[in-house]
Amino acid sequence: MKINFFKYQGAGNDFILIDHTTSPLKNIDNELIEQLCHRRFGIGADGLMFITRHENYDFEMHYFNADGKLGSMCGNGGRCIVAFAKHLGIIDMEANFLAVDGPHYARISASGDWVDLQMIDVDTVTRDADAYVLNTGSPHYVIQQRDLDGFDVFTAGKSIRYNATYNEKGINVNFVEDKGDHLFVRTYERGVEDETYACGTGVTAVAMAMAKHKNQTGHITTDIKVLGGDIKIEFDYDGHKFTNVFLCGPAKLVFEGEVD
Ligand SMILES: N[C@H](CCC[C@H](N)C(=O)O)C(=O)O
Repeated sequence: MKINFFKYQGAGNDFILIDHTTSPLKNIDNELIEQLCHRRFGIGADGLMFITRHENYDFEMHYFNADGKLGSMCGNGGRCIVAFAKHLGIIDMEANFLAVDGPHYARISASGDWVDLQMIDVDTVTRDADAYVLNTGSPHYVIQQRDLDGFDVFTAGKSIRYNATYNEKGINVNFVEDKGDHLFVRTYERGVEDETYACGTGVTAVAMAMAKHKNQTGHITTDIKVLGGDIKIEFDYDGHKFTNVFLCGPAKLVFEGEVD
């Protein structure tokens, strides 16, 4: 069985994309997805997505984590699938698509490799000691960390993700260092069970948590640096609810291929 795939990356968060209407992969095989995402035995990726057609939207996004299991919302994946939909000719410069957390609007830059993706509104942010916990389509834990460059994100992130509070459902763990004109963020991702180069729902959660932490309100733009590049987050915050949330960043086709 030959599977035609496209490899995309958004700030180093990398994905295998498959057009499910033309793919022979009709029944979802979670073990096969895990194998395709494996960096030594497969193509290698943080996740895999299927694009399918939808009656009421431009398309539907189906996201699986590298462990082969269905994931919650993936922000960088969402930006990459918009670029993929344009590549397939399904959309032009804008998209309205359906994902696991509901409908999303997105727009593509004139250059074609920068996507602004609207994310869900958020009105619930809780505390876990010094950390902020919120759901931006996926569940996130946000904690400030000094000297983040040399910090052991894998060990610290993993111990939080598997502690008594989060063990069962899992959580994505984001460490943030305020650098003044930008935030530096590193993330341990559930479902990948490793640090990734970027996490879109994660940096969205970080920007919100930091706005709340600093008591900022109004229209807020946050520049964020992650291991794989630069991302910008925009939203309105009235002190209770985050609305008009946009995750803006690169989404690039790396290569196209076929696997047996
Ligand atoms: N990398 C993704 C997050 C994937 C979510 C996944 N790790 C889960 O919690 O199911 C992003 O850019 O938002």
